[in-house]
Amino acid sequence: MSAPTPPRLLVVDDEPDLRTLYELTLLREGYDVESAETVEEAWAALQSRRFQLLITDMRLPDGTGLDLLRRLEDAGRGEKGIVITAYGSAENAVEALKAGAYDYLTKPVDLRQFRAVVASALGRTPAADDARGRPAEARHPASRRALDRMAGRSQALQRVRSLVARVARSMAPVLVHGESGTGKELVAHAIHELSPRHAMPFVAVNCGAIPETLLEAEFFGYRRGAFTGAVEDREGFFQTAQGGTLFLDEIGDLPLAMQSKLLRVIQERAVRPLGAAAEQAVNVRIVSATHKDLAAEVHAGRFRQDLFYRLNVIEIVVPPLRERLEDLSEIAAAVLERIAGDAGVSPPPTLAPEALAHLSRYAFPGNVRELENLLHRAVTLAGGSVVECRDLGLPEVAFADSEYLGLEAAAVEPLRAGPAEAPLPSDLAAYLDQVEREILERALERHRYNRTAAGASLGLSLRQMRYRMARLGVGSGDD
Ligand SMILES: Nc1ncnc2c1ncn2[C@@H]1O[C@H](COP(=O)(O)OP(=O)(O)OP(=O)(O)O)[C@@H](O)[C@H]1O
Repeated sequence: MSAPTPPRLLVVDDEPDLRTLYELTLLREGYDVESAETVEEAWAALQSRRFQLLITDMRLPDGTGLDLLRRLEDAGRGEKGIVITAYGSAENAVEALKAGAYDYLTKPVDLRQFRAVVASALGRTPAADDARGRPAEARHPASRRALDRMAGRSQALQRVRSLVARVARSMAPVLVHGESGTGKELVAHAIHELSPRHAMPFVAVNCGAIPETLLEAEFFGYRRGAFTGAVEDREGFFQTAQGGTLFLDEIGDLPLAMQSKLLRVIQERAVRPLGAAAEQAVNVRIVSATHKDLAAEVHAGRFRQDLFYRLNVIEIVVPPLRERLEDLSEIAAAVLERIAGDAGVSPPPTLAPEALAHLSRYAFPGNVRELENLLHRAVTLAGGSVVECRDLGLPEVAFADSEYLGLEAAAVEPLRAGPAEAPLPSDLAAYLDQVEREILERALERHRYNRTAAGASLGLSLRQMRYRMARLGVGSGDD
């Protein structure tokens, strides 16, 4: 059997010493390497041959590394790009990612990191690993479960889908913005599944659900004896997500002190577990999400501007369900199919036309998650193959009386109106907190104050439930 052809790489740098260093490092990894000194020389090489990867310095005598990336993009070429930027130039790094670079490296280039980033771009694990040289794709066929799960054909959702596909292949950090329950985690998962990292772990973390004192240990891990109770070494989220994607949900809830530490890890690409003497290199793509207006949080001094800048290289906005009601029937059908599938029932129940019409008049403060819970309950109540209006259990008050959301009529009314004429709440955070408080209270009541069951009905773990109850001052029923 003949040996597989090694990946062909093009290195572009006008400094001979650096070029040689990169070339030697890559040759030792078993790659086929060519080099060029200028944009034009590199372009001539790219026109005569295909490469798997372009590694280019940002500043070149006749242009920039970004010029090369743009030319590749315009020509519809598949080569990935890694850009090497000057130390401390965060703008350049962000520019490179926006221009479609897979990743960037900062000078002076750390060769271990260099090898890891190149390996990751080529879908390989770094050379020290057992699985040397095996492309990730060969180990796990590409899976698109999250993308397939994303039902709906509204323009807004089409835009989300196409952005997901576009950003998936790079390392660029993505910030997903949207109200609670709109599908932010689904978007993050879809990015991971379509990325070259799909065979590696996807680790989702709810930043708001972790007590402040445990954040560092949870994120970076610890060594045995680092603190009382640390009886053995433990990996943090970063180590668990090694090679894959770390999804930081509710990033806006991270305290300022932790924001600084996170920023450092992103810049250095290394973490130091509590009690450890040395740092460990990490290769993790970060996708974060928030329902808050992070720019306003920055303005108010609650979120670090530099971290915001680093996380928000690409923003994906997932609109609330009430602003894309044309998705309602498709999402409801997909959810009903899922419920039936889980229960082993076939064919799946359908929604009576009046029930759908009824639902489309509802504001869905809890978005798709609320729709899911509502349908779960409705299917149980319906007992048959068609879900009728009465099974939905939406009290009339949900449409007629602001009491339902526990808000002033003026604040709720806009949500029932069409999106075009809807005035916006004057304090979004307070508004959402109030909605969440109401939902938690109703769920707790329904489940006789059993927090585990109430949490599960809302898709929350007990820990998340406890945290949210404490944050919003929701009683546990004893008081
Ligand atoms: N377009 C969609 N089609 C089908 N199901 C969806 C869609 N969008 C979201 N869902 C489902 O709705 C539920 C909530 O989605 P998800 O957890 O991704 O929301 P979220 O915005 O991350 O919520 P939170 O802010 O509360 O963490 C999930 O079960 C998800 O699968």
